Amino acid sequence: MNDKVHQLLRKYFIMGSQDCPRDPRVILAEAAEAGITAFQFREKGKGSLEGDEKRALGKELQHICRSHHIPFIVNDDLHLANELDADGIHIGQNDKPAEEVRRLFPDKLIGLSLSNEEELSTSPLSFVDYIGAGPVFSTSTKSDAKRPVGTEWISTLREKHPAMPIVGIGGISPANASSVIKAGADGVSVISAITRADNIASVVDCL
Ligand SMILES: Cc1ncc(COP(=O)(O)OP(=O)(O)O)c(N)n1
Ligand SMILES: Cc1ncsc1CCOP(=O)(O)O
Ligand SMILES: [Mg+2]
Repeated sequence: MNDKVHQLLRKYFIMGSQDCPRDPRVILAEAAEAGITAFQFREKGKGSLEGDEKRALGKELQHICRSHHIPFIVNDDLHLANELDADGIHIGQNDKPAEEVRRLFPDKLIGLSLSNEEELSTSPLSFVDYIGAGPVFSTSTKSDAKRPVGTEWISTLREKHPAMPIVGIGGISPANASSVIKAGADGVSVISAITRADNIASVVDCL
């Protein structure tokens, strides 16, 4: 399981309709064709869909993931993850506690965000499958993002948890992805680098 998780974090695309200047289904299909290794449905923030519309889009995006054999992970929304039978769930420090999420979903992939030492010291890592570490660089995609922590945070986590699957997040693009990997991450997660790309295939290729 662990080996597989390390690999699927390599090019982890995150997106909701609010991030997309074009049809989100077309953007995901292009990214999937180009070689992303995992997808997170993060329908959240200004302009995002809710209720039936959110569920319907999630279902369509899950279908695209399935046809490309890419894991479909839901951000925050445990109810939707259950309803769609998603492959995984990503939670942060202000979401349901990891222990409870693991009890509810013993077999799903669970990711947890970690931004600093304090969060690391209070988080029960034995209940999660991977860490989302960041924001590594500054980002304007998440309005309540914490301060950028740099690639040093990735190195610190890797040193303290040599076997843990870790993915960097926040302000990552083809220009800086290799520094995140070099610091010890198994992969990079990106939103705007892909949703705003003129050429998605070349961006995914260079991550
Ligand atoms: C892979 C990954 N890492 C971190 C996050 C951020 O999660 P969170 O801190 O809960 O913030 P929101 O995304 O819910 O706004 C993530 N989504 N994915
Ligand atoms: C969801 C999230 N969590 C920390 S930063 C971030 C946003 C990342 O978006 P981008 O890749 O556009 O900087
Ligand atoms: Mg969250």
